[in-house]
Amino acid sequence: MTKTVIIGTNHAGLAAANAILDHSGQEVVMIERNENFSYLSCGTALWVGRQIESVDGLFYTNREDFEAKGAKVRTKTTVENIDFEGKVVHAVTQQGEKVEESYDKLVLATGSVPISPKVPGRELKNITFMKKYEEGQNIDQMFEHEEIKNIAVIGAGYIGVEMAEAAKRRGKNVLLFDALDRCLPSYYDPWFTDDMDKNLAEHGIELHYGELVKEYKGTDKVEQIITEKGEYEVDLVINAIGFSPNNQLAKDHLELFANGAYLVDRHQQTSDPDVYAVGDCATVYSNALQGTTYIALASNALRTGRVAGENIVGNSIESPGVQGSNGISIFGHHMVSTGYSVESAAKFDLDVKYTDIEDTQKPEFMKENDDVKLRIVYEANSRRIVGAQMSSTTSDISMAIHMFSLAIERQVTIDELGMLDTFFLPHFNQPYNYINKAALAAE
Ligand SMILES: Cc1cc2nc3c(=O)[nH]c(=O)nc-3n(C[C@H](O)[C@H](O)[C@H](O)COP(=O)(O)OP(=O)(O)OC[C@H]3O[C@@H](n4cnc5c(N)ncnc54)[C@H](O)[C@@H]3O)c2cc1C
Ligand SMILES: NC(=O)c1ccc[n+]([C@@H]2O[C@H](COP(=O)([O-])OP(=O)(O)OC[C@H]3O[C@@H](n4cnc5c(N)ncnc54)[C@H](O)[C@@H]3O)[C@@H](O)[C@H]2O)c1
Repeated sequence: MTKTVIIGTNHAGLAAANAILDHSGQEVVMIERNENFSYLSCGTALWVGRQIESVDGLFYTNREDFEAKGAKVRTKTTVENIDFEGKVVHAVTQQGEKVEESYDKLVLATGSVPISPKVPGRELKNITFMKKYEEGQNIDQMFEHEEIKNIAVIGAGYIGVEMAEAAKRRGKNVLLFDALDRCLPSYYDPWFTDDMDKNLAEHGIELHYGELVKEYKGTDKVEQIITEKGEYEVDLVINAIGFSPNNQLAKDHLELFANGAYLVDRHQQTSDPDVYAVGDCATVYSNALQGTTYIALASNALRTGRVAGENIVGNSIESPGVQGSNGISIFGHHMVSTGYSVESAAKFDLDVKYTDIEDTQKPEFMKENDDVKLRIVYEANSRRIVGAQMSSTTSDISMAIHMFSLAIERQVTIDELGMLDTFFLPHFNQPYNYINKAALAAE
C-alpha cells in the first residue's frame, strides 16, 4: 500500500486526492489548516455583489466525500515542517496538539498568498485581501454597514475589477487603483481594456491608474489613502495586487522558479522524486511560451492535481501544458483571452504579429445579432498562434476561446486557421465567420 500525504485541500489538493482514491491499494492523508473545503473564490464577487443569492453553492465538496472514499482527513491542522529525509510531515492542530504523518509520496498543494503593498499603515483595520472564504464573509458584512461608503480597490487585475463591480452593485463609491495605466494589463491589449475601462467609468467606478499608493492613514481603522497624485477618504481597502506561490514548507529543499514557485516537470514531480507540487504553489508548462512559467488559476490547479495523482498511482501521464485561458464579465461586458497578448508576448521576448476584426456573428439580415471583437496573436517567424483575445457586449463568446486554446496547444498556424471548416447557418454564423476572416486577413 502506498501512503500519500497531501498538504492543502483546496482545488489542487482535492483533484490529486480524487485521482489517487479512484484506485485501490492507496492510503491518503489530507491535511488542511482551514475548516472548509473547496471554496470557489471565483464566485465571491458574484455573491458579495448579490448576483447570486447565497454562498452555499460555492463549495463543491466536503470532508465526508473524501472520508467515504477512504481518506484520512485532518482539517484545522497546519503543517509546520517536513523532514524530507525521514519522510515525515509535522503538523499542529488548532488545539495545539502535535501530529505526525509519515509518507511514501508527498503532494504539496499549499496554493498562493496575496501580495501585500509594502507601505506604511498596512496593519490598520478595514484593510483586507480577498482570497479566503472568511475574507469574503468579512467584506460582505462590511458592505452591509451604511457608514462604509468609500471603497478603495488596489490593483485592477481580475480580483480588483470583479470586486470593484461587486462593491458598486452594493451601492458603494468605488475607487479603483492600478500601478499601470489601465485595467487587466496582464491579460489584454489596450484595444480591449479601453472598452472595459469605459464600461467601468460609465458604471460610476472612479479610475485611478498609474497611481501608486504611498501610505494608508488612520488612527485605528483606515481613513485615508495617500498616493503619488492625491489623498482620498476611504472606509475600506481591498488589496488585490496579485499572488505569490506559498513555498514556505519546502523552499530550502526543492528547486524553485524565479518567483519562488516549486519547479515541476510535466508529471508534476519536483526536484525530490517523492514530492509532487500542484496548483498555485507550482510552475506550469506554457505551450505559447514553449517553456516553464507561473500562472495562478483554479483551472490549472484542477488539472495539475489530477496529473500528480495519476502519476502517484503509477499511470505515467504528462501534463499537456496550459495556455492560461481566462475570462471576465463585468456589467454585461464579456472578455476572454488565452495565451499571450501583444504586450505580454513582448515581455516574454516573443516576436509576434496580430490580426484584428470587429464584426457581427451572424449575417446582417438577421434581426437578432451579436457584436464580436477578436484579436489573434501569432509568432512572426513560425506563424504559430500564441494568443487570442475576444469580447462581446451581447453574447457568450467563451466557447470560441477554447478553440484558440487548443490551437495554441497543438501549434496551429494562422494560415491553417484561415481555411478552417466553420459551418454556416444564419442563426449562428456568417458564411465565412469572424475567425476565418481575421485569419485570412493576417499579414
Ligand atoms: C477572488 C478570487 C477569484 C478567483 N477567480 C478565479 C476564476 O474565475 N478562475 C480561475 O481559474 N481562478 C480564479 N482564482 C484563482 C484560484 O482561486 C486559484 O488559482 C486556486 O484557488 C488555486 O488552488 P490551489 O488549490 O492551488 O491553492 P489555494 O486555493 O491557495 O489552496 C491552498 C490550500 O492549502 C492550505 N494550506 C496552505 N499551507 C498549509 C499548511 N502549511 N498546512 C495546511 N494547509 C495549508 C490553505 O489553507 C488552502 O486551503 C480566483 C482567486 C480569487 C482569490
Ligand atoms: N476570472 C478569472 O480568471 C480570475 C478571477 C480572479 C482571480 N484570478 C487569478 O487570481 C490571481 C490573483 O488575481 P489578482 O487580481 O490579485 O492579480 P492580477 O495579476 O490579475 O492583477 C494584479 C494587478 O495589480 C496591479 N499591481 C501590482 N502591484 C501594484 C501596486 N503596488 N499598486 C497598484 N497596483 C498594482 C497589476 O498591474 C495588476 O493589474 C491571478 O492569477 C488571477 O488570474 C482569475
